[in-house]
Amino acid sequence: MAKPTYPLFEKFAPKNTIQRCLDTTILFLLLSLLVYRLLNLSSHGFTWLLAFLCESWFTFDWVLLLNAKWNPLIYRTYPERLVEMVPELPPVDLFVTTADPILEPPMLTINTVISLLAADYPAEKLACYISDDGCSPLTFYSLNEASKFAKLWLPFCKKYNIQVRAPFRYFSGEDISLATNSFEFQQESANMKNEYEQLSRKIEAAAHKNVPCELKGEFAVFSNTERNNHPTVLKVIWDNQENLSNGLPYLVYISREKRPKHPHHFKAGAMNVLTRVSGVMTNAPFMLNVDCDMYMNNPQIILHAMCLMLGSRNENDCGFVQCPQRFYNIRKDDTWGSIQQVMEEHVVPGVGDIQGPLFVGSGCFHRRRVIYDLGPEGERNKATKLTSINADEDLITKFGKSNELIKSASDALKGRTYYPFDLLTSIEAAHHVAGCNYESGTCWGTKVGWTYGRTTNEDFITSLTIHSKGWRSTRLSPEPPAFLGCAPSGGLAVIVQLKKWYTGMLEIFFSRNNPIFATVTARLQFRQCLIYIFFLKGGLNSIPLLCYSALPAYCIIVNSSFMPKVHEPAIYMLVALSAIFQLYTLSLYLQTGFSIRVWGNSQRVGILIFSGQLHGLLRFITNFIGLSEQVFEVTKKEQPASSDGDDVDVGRFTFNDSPIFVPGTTILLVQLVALALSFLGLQPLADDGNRSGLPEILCSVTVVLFSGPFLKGLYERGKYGIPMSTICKSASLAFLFVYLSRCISMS
Ligand SMILES: O=c1ccn([C@@H]2O[C@H](COP(=O)(O)OP(=O)(O)O[C@H]3O[C@H](CO)[C@@H](O)[C@H](O)[C@H]3O)[C@@H](O)[C@H]2O)c(=O)[nH]1
Ligand SMILES: [Mn+2]
Repeated sequence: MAKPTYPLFEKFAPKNTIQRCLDTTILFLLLSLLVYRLLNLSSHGFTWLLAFLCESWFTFDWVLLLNAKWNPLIYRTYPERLVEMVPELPPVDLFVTTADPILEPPMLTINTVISLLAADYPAEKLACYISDDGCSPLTFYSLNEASKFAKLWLPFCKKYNIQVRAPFRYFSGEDISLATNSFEFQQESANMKNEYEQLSRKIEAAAHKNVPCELKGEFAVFSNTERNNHPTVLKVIWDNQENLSNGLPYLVYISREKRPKHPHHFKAGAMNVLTRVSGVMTNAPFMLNVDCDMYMNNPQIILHAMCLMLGSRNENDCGFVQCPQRFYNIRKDDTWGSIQQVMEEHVVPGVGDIQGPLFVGSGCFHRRRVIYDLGPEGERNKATKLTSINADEDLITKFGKSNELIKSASDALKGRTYYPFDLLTSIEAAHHVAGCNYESGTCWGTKVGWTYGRTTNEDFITSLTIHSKGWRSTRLSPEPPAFLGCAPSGGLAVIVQLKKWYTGMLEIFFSRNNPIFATVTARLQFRQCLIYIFFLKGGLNSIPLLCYSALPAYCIIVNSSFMPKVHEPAIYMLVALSAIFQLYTLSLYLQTGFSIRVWGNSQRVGILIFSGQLHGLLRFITNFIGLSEQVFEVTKKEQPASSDGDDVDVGRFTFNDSPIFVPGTTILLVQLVALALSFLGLQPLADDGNRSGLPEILCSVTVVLFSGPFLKGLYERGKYGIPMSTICKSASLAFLFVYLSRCISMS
């Protein structure tokens, strides 16, 4: 490969003096508060001590956050130079995972697949593999139909340089390209729209039937499969045999073998099968993986990523390239998607100067060699050694007993980029490596491939495994955004997603994959370790949050205090702290391009995040003592609409009788009871120095405001209201709290 003479990318360290000043001011105020509490500990009761402990945790959290965002680093890539300087672009294998045709509508999956196929990259260098853990004939049928549509769509996109290549977004009027308004274009565009509508109708119709189509011919294999009990189904939908660079890339459907009682390791297992199957079929040195709802929004993104991969003077600096997860369904009221985006834009660039962003499961370019357990630099000779005498045995224990895979893996480790394959033998080999017994006795899931944890969050563990070997990673965030996904909307979906993340992260935190071990025994840098801890401990945040939100209510109920009095100067410290913090988050929202209203709404998510953390923690505990079954709860995705629908539901919080809503409702009821008691003057007598006052009431009101969605849920009816059964459970808990509080204060 020709060595570029001028850089394919450049790094910038944006100035962030103001941000640093604000960050340190907040830290200073937090520390002063702690000192103040310590000095006055003896003259106050246990509420003061509890407040001190909670605030210490929040301060610790703030320090971890500061560490993560202190030195932001931004990369600018130059794809035009790449095309000029690297005549022979490297092949890239594209992976899409889907698991459930109901929760993940096939229309969404095929839009993602079509957008990948239409990337601005030589088609003969791309191969797209779809893993279907649902083993659904509907998904296969949809992909087949989609490939027919793609044959019309790709030339159209390239001819008019269409920028938005996921058809559902293009036809909803999201395209901002400069396509001419010529008659010819108008006509072709209308034609395309017609074709796309036919495609949607076909798939809709198929989805409404019990079986989408007659299970004959290509579909015969599906005739006696069950979701969790079936042999491997592997279909080459399109094989680009003519090797046309403007044709349709290679397209493969794969549903790996599944047997009951045979652990399949959820998404991580699917990714490993994709890695092996692509290994014996195309063996590209780079792999891109996206979730089925993350369509490619920037058609040049592969070129951008290759700028970083090929342009780094030292390969170690770029083990993988992670693009931020952005969402297309952030509407003006969206809260969860916007929070994620603000966090991403203001925290993640800061890790660039340490070991780089974490792998977050989707929108990530990996080097195959890294996934195949290669350590950076010095260890490269290990790869050359692998070809010597004992190598074969080494490789068999590592990669399993497939000659084809071993050959392709040793090629990949040596950095050979071209892998001539013969379709028939490779299909046979692919079946072999997709079998559910293939991995036993190998290093898949431990040293090689996506790392297996207890349940989910394969992304975090894999990320940790790679950083622990000493690799660095790079964040790639060009305009327009690289990939756009579907943020769960409505309260339930958000809590369920967060619960899944926090459970998984705690499982990593309390396992041998812990980042602290990796810092001591491997090559994870100390500051990078702190970044992992910041995320992994998330579920534990729920304990201080729970205590801190119970404190004002408790104090009002028993007429005691946990805040300084209104006339004490210390109160200014608290006022300043909350004011600066709120203004600061507001400024972050405005900088990210959101309105004040979105910021205001984002406050409502606090209670959801808290619920997610708490349930994550509970789930972790029940998993740990073996009370609950390990599952991967697939996030429900919205059916893509080709026009921005008039769906009034979106973004509104809906409730059901799931126990998931009990903690939030209880916290709210406890505050309401406390406020009512104080309003009615029903507090017990207390000595003057320590009775509750305005600060406690304000804190309690704040908790009520942060629980906005639940407060609304108390009044609303139907699916927007909290069901009676949940209210009853929460009310019982709330009264228990009041009763116990009084008992404690009496004794
Ligand atoms: O058994 C399974 C379960 C899930 N998936 C796929 O995994 C992806 C992610 O699932 P989703 O429910 O959308 O998870 P999210 O919470 O939205 O995703 C984030 O968080 C997960 C970890 O909890 C990571 O696995 C994901 O990559 C990351 O995007 C989807 O494409 C699924 O089809 C499978 O292939 N097999
Ligand atoms: Mn997802």
